[in-house]
Amino acid sequence: MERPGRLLLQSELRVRNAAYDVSLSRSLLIWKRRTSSPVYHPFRPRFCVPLFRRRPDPVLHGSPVLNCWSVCVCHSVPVSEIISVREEEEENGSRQRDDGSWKKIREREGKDCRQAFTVLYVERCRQHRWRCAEVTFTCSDEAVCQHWVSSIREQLASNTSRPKHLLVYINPYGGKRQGKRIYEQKVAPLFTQAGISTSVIVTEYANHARDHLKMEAELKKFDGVVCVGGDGMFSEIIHGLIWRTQIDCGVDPNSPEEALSPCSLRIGIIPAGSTDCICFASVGTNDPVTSALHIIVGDSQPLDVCSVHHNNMFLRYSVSLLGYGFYGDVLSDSERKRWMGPARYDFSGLKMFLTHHYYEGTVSYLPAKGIIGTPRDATRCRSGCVICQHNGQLNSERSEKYEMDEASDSESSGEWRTIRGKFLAINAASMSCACPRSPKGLSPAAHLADGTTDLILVRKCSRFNFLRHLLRHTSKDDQFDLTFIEVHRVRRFRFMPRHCQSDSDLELDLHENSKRQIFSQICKDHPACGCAPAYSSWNCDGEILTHTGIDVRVHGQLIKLFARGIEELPVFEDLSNPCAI
Ligand SMILES: CCCCCCCCCCCCC/C=C/[C@@H](O)[C@H](COP(=O)(O)O)NC(C)=O
Ligand SMILES: Nc1ncnc2c1ncn2[C@@H]1O[C@H](COP(=O)(O)OP(=O)(O)O)[C@@H](O)[C@H]1O
Ligand SMILES: [Ca+2]
Repeated sequence: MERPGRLLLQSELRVRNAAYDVSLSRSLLIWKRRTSSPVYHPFRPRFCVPLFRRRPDPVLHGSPVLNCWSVCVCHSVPVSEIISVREEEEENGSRQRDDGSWKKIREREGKDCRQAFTVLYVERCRQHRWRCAEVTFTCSDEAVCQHWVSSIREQLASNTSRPKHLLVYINPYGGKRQGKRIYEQKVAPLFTQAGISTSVIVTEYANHARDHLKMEAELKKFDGVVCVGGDGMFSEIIHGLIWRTQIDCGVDPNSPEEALSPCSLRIGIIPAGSTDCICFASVGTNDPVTSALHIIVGDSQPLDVCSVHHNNMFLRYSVSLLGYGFYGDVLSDSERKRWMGPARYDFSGLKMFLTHHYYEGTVSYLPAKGIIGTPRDATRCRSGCVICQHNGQLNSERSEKYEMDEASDSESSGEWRTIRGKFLAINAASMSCACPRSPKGLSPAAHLADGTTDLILVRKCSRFNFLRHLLRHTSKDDQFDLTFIEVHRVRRFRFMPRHCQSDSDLELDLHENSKRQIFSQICKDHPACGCAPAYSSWNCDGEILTHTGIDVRVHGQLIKLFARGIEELPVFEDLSNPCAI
């Protein structure tokens, strides 16, 4: 919790006819009620929070500080969480919004001038949701009031991390096809309030946003890019942005060995897709207003990105899940059922669980050495994560070294490990992949920005055992604590399906390959034929990869989101206190 620091302003102002001591410092806006005697107020539970908190905060973020036996005595809002300040006019007792101009309000019965201004700020609600709350201050002195408004505006303007111009891409067809409505009704009004200007593009076809970013967008004009859509839409945005950044920096984006240049523009995600796992895992909720507020306050959360190559040919980037076997099959099957909306994943999930296909192949991986943390940790990646900071620093030192000594990561150094077998699923989770379907995610202890991915191998097992594993994604039990599961935190990995393993197989001509895929497809669609398919496909952040043999490398902190990671829950939520707002 920030301390108030040197005061910039201090006045007595009124809030709903009660007198408050109001103060502004560079870090905090505080309003403290002038009455001191505590009053028991049992009928206002929304103003009640427990007295004892984990952190000894004298004032709570945007919330009244009080205990269950008193009315509110003190509110505070970090200046960094003020959205905007608005001047008000008051006529005949009712307050009206002023469209920017300042007007005097004469109270009918007195000669006093009554001036008012409203501060809009972030308020935390249940389950990591943020809302825009407001408080209106009135005072009798016009000059004092104007001084307050201009001082708060000055503080906001001096915050250089806030975006002023944003490039917004809306996928009107993602999820329940509500992207445009969500943006127009819930997000655009907040951006206007915060004085953010936008350039909005509603996409007309798949890869419209990617290609616009790659070739056309005048990125210099913007402080960030906003993606309104699901994980697939986000994937388009990062492909455009990463590609463009490499070209601008003279880096070959196709090379699997090159260290990629980090993107300077941050990306905001307004969730409007089916799974929205990248938003959920980096903010803690899939809520458009919460995401918009994280963008407005200028949050920044670095994110690891995996590059995926096949025979030195670039295929795609991934930030959440790379899944072969179960998740690949679920995705391929569900694409044909897009008309079902997000429910297609449940339908295809059940179908693929019953189908119970396994796939043979070889996985090789380079364990992440020298880092803090393992995939079986009880600690979670949270806002300001020290593990991400430590490992991120380690990565940047390593990548400098790597530039000089390319052999350090090579197979010749003997660090690579190889596992051959039959797998129901091979998953690489670069972040937890938490989403409403699985609130703790595919790898609950994975980190957003530690430069590693968690490689989860689910070996062939009975349907019953696989169900145990799947169900543990939704319970407190450890989904890795099963004999047929192994999990490794890695920097790099490769996969080769069995049928591709000999050199001659690697050279399979396209005709042969497509014939195999057709047969695989027939077998998948008619499991009664008894012939298990040789290949699955890779689910790469919700897109199907065209190749099965892949080489994956993690690029630590390659991009940045307008997010801050999932915030620790305050004690009152941990205890499920009914008094919580
Ligand atoms: C029987 C109980 C089964 C519970 C299993 C729960 C596991 C759910 C884990 C979901 C993993 C999400 C990883 C994110 C993937 C998205 O990129 C992708 C695409 O999302 P989009 O449609 O673009 O929003 N969605 C899926 C389901 O593959
Ligand atoms: N205008 C459009 N028409 C059709 N498809 C689009 C359009 N814009 C984007 N897409 C594609 O739609 C796919 C799904 O988008 P996404 O927003 O991730 O929704 P969902 O979560 O439902 O899959 C993405 O692969 C994206 O490339
Ligand atoms: Ca990671």
